[in-house]
Amino acid sequence: MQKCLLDTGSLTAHLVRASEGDFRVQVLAQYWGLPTLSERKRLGLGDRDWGIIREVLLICRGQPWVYARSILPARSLTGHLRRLRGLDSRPLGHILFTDPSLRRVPYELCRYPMAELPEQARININEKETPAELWGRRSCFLLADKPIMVSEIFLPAFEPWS
Ligand SMILES: C=C(O[C@@H]1C=C(C(=O)O)C=C[C@H]1O)C(=O)O
Repeated sequence: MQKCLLDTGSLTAHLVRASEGDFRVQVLAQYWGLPTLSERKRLGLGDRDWGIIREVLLICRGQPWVYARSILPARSLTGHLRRLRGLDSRPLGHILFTDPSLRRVPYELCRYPMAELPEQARININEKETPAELWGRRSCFLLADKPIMVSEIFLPAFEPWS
């Protein structure tokens, strides 16, 4: 699991391979909002800096493997990053990892309480057979020095790759 958690490549690319192409992004919510204080501090945003908040499930072979919450600050959505505004069920990773200016800030890891996942991320999970906490990670991407943040929680169905 550590290898997967600390991998700096595209998680989408790994999941497409692991699921032999049976992969899709289910958008749970995507809206303009105020990131949490913790997110704003990490992104260097002020108390009134809104952005697009994107919450998705990454579905492999019909099972949710990852719940992801991404913060796309308004001030980062300029220039060619404007296309992030219209992102639907295309994976964010496809856009991020084709940008030559991409840099990634080191991860923060956490143990994330299952009970705090959105309801839609807990469907089909038998809470009696799964750990009370899951591995989570978040990092900031810098694209032309403009920050966005991606947080990912690895759900019980996730199969670590070797
Ligand atoms: C950053 C990536 O994009 C993935 C795709 C996401 C999306 O479409 O919202 C969110 C989290 C990521 O796991 C990646 O592929 O590594």
